[in-house]
Amino acid sequence: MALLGALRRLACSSSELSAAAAPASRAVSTLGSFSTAKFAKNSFDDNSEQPALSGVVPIHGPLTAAWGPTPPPQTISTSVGGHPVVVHNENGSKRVVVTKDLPGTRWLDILTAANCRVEICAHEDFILSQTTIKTLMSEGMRQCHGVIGQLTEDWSDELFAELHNAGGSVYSNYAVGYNNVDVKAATRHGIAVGNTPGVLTETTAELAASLTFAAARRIVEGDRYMRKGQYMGWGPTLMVGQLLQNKTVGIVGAGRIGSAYARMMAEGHKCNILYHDPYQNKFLEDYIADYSKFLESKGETGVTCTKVETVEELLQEADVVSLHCNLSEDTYHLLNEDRLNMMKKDATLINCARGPVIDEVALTNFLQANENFRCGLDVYEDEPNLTPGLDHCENVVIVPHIASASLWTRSGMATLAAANVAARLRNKPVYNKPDILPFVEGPLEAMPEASPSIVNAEQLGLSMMS
Ligand SMILES: O=C(O)C(=O)CO
Repeated sequence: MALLGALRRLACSSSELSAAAAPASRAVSTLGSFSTAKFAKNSFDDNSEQPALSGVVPIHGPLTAAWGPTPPPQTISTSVGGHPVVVHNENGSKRVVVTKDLPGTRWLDILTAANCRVEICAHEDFILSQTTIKTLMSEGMRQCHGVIGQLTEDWSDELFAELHNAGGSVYSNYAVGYNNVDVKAATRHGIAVGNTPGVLTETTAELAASLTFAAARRIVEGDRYMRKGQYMGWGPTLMVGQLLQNKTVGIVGAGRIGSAYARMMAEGHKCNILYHDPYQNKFLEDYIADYSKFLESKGETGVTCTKVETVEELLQEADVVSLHCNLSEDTYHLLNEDRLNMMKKDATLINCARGPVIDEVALTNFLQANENFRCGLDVYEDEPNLTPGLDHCENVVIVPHIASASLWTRSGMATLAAANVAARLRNKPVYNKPDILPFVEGPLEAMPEASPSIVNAEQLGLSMMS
């Protein structure tokens, strides 16, 4: 998407901004003060204010048929304004538009049990335009009570006005991040905005760890080399990379995903952890301190977990830097030319957060100038486009925004998005616990009668589950 669009969405995702459209210069000018500036209040994947690694306490609702029995599936194919649509539960009384088909079936059961008619767009276009989404919602004066949309869509004032006019009251992003959503505009139109925290944690941290090793140990480069038939036999200097055992790993944003990644690197590879976050993560610090005692009890060297006050300090000391922060006004181009130059020239940089946290042009230049610097990217500044030259750098591993792409996680995200919409349409409260497993596991009847995560619940005065 165009940079301006990305900036506008970025501005809209920031609670610090008063105007919806922040000029680029303004976003850039805040960078100098990043080390003292606040991150968006919540960690990247965590819209609750709970400690990132607080104990998991399963909370199960009463075993009632509160969501109603699941009727037999009825599916028809039709079209709305020329766009192909698959309809489930044709006679449902609330119309819910889903802009892309989602994995699993539990999410459909949830919406069907809440008496929703579910219309799934089967369009071949990967990213739907504003016009298509508007058509899907309200073509032919149709009513639309709720929508499940994608992070690739620009959920602006225009779309929320349309949803409101069509009688809608809820939108759920099929994502934990919601920098594509103008939450202030949604709130103005009385629309609740849901997201899907809690099911992406390990899956995303695993991909970050995979990218770390793939980049540092030159796995993808080696694969390309083999396929091109260049391998002439073992050699002492062939594809030499970095050993990560006992190295220092710097984490920017120690929310759920950042902490899970930190634990993988500390427990699995005995790395020392530095983290930069506006909040102290006592749970992570204590966890790693206990693990360190365990290592020492076995005669091994312990590991440390230290919070650093400035991102510059982290960049200078870390052998691996992994980004897990929100995209906000304060983190836009957090890694710019100056800060990249502070990093060790043989360090590894990983981004599974949001593309615009890195200045991609500066990164491409830096990769070209420093062949021992390695990088693993899941996200890009202007998806699906890449900065020219990036794909020619041998020292970067690039994957197509798949950090959350495990079947369990993607089905769980669908479940949470559907539960957000279904509960809101039934006027149920908002869930207020960090453990969302009761939504994604166990019988449907035992699911809490609540929306798992509504980011503007407070602004809309929605009641919380007691
Ligand atoms: O949920 C999100 O925010 C994603 O980026 C999906 O991978």
